[in-house]
Amino acid sequence: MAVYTEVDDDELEAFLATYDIGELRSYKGIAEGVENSNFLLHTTAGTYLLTLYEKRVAPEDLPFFLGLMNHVASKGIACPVPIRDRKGEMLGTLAGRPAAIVSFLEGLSVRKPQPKHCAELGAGLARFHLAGADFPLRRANALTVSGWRPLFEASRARADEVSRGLAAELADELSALEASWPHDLPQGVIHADLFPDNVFFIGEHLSGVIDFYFACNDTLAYDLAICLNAWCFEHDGSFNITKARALTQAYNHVRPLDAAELAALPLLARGSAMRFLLTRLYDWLHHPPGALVKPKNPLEYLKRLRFHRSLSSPAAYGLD
Ligand SMILES: Nc1ncnc2c1ncn2[C@@H]1O[C@H](COP(=O)(O)OP(=O)(O)OP(=O)(O)O)[C@@H](O)[C@H]1O
Ligand SMILES: N[C@@H](CCO)C(=O)O
Repeated sequence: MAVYTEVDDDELEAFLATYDIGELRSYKGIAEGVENSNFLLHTTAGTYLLTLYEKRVAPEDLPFFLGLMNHVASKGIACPVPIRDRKGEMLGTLAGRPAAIVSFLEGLSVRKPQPKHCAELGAGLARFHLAGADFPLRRANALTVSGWRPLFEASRARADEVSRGLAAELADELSALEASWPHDLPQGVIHADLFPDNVFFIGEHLSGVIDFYFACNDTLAYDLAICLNAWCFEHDGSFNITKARALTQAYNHVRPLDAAELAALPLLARGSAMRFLLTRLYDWLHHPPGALVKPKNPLEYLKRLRFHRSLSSPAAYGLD
């Protein structure tokens, strides 16, 4: 569940009085999500989403995240639009936390994405990349190749508790990735966490993208590699080339990948698998007993990593 900070009615009423979004009719905490406290607000003017940013979000990054949503929404990307208060500010304070209100998006995330969903995602991701091209703020990716070693070292001594031989395999893999990671591919603003729970559909059509709180400047094709990992593997760990083809071809149609991006895709996908394996491994080994949020299985990403390592060409993703 994700309501870490309780808000009392009076505080909320006073906070809402600084906005021009009508009178509060009702509100409730939202169970999904693990990072922040989210509330659904019904007012006389409509439905909104209130987020209180918790400890893992650095307050200094919030202007980047909120500014980015505002920027890409103004270019037609379906995403939450930050609501400004009467002073024109997108960010306020509630219950001692940084807080923002954004527009509510209709639609549902899909538990078992189909090729059609992957095609919608690919086109949507490419449009997001194009829309972010002239966003003026910058935020470095703390979870790119340079951030992986410290994360690994924080789990290394206990990694074999999760799977025998894991520490050694990750050490070798990390050295290989550090030695060959591409640094000169086209850059831009990436979402960096575009998993199925962060994409809404109405029927088969993409209706919105949420959760921009890992967005940063990085290699554009790395975002596509993240989606390959998050959308194109089955629950039994097998790779689904039909979904990958739908995703990569739809992306390529809107924003053609250059030859260097294409060639680097297996490496970027390995790196992306490493990133989620390491954050999951850390959370798996360090979550407090009885924590409300169940950590995700890191080993799902070990299988993916091994798959990408076995490839020599992007043709395996449906791109020739
Ligand atoms: N603008 C929105 N419109 C409709 N629903 C939203 C919106 N933003 C968030 N939600 C709902 O709230 C839930 C939690 O949001 P989100 O995923 O951003 O949580 P989080 O705790 O910040 O992040 P994480 O996914 O990393 O745990 C989502 O699963 C979705 O159901
Ligand atoms: N999407 C991530 C969690 C948030 O970064 C994962 O599945 O590991």
